[in-house]
Amino acid sequence: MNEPEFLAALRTLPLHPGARGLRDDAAVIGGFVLTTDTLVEGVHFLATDPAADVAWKLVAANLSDLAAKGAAVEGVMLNVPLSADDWDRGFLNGLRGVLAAFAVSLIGGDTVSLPVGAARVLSCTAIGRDAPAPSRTGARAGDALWVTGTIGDAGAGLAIAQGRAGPAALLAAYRRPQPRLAAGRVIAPHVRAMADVSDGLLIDAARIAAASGLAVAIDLGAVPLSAAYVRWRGEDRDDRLAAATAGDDYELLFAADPDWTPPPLPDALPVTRVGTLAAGAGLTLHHDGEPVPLPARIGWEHGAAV
Ligand SMILES: Nc1ncnc2c1ncn2[C@@H]1O[C@H](COP(=O)(O)OP(=O)(O)O)[C@@H](O)[C@H]1O
Ligand SMILES: Cc1ncc(C[n+]2csc(CCOP(=O)(O)OP(=O)(O)O)c2C)c(N)n1
Ligand SMILES: [Mg+2]
Ligand SMILES: [Mg+2]
Ligand SMILES: [Mg+2]
Repeated sequence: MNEPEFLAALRTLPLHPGARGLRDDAAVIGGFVLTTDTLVEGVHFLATDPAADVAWKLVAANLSDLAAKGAAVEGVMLNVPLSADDWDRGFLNGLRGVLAAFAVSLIGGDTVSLPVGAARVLSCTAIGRDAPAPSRTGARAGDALWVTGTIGDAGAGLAIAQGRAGPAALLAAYRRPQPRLAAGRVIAPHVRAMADVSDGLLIDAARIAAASGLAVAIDLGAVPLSAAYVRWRGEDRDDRLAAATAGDDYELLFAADPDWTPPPLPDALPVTRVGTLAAGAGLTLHHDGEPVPLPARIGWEHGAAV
């Protein structure tokens, strides 16, 4: 079974009114914003990634969904297996770092053991509050689609973590993503729809469009690439498609009125217009004024192991 099939089946179960139809980054219940994400060794991180970086990524990936709703962070809950003393200690160090970096406190969690040789699976539940909580459903035809930061760095970082040569900055984008909490607080009150980019710019844009009952057109030439990415890989069409489908970016993707221009963001975070929403359905791509066929894979979707 693949992830969309499973989610479609889940939607036939009794859903809480705050669950937003299981079509959003988070649920909103009683003024709280609730989200959970899991990291699986071999799927979301490498066995060779430092334990401290896994802790960072676990919390950061969850904070990113709160950022996408413009939430202030109330705290996090963690579900963690103990495996080896060194790893557990490294994990604790990384946890201390990420909690300090984003001024987050721990609410609780659970600790279990891991069978010898089993892959690690770690979960986090992040709780936010005081959120405008734009959903993925609110975009209107004619809205502009914007994205923060740069896209594709983490995908490059994964290749570097797997053994390719490349700069530390790209590796850090993969291992230590920066959830856009401060930018999310600034942007959320002004937008009609917002999500974070975890599975890839193209697939996450297609999801905002589908949730809003619209089509989306993306200009590959506008996809913001970092100087490090361009030096490492290039900025041709293939390089842009790779960046826009890699995922793990943890940037904010949002639809806003075409007449709106973004305010300056905290830390001078760049924000770039990458596309337009329109009546209809589906994703289309263009580059240098030409239509570009959709690649076979537009982003990450989980499925049963083969
Ligand atoms: N196993 C599950 N049980 C219940 N809800 C789920 C499950 N998996 C995903 N969801 C829900 O589906 C929606 C989309 O999830 P997901 O694509 O993982 O969001 P995100 O990419 O923002 O983390 C969310 O509302 C999430 O809570
Ligand atoms: C070892 C490894 N291989 C591949 C990837 C790429 N990858 C795995 S899952 C994923 C998407 C994000 O994970 P998901 O569980 O879908 O998070 P969510 O969208 O629910 O926040 C990506 C880009 C990775 N991070 N690590
Ligand atoms: Mg999300
Ligand atoms: Mg998720
Ligand atoms: Mg997520």
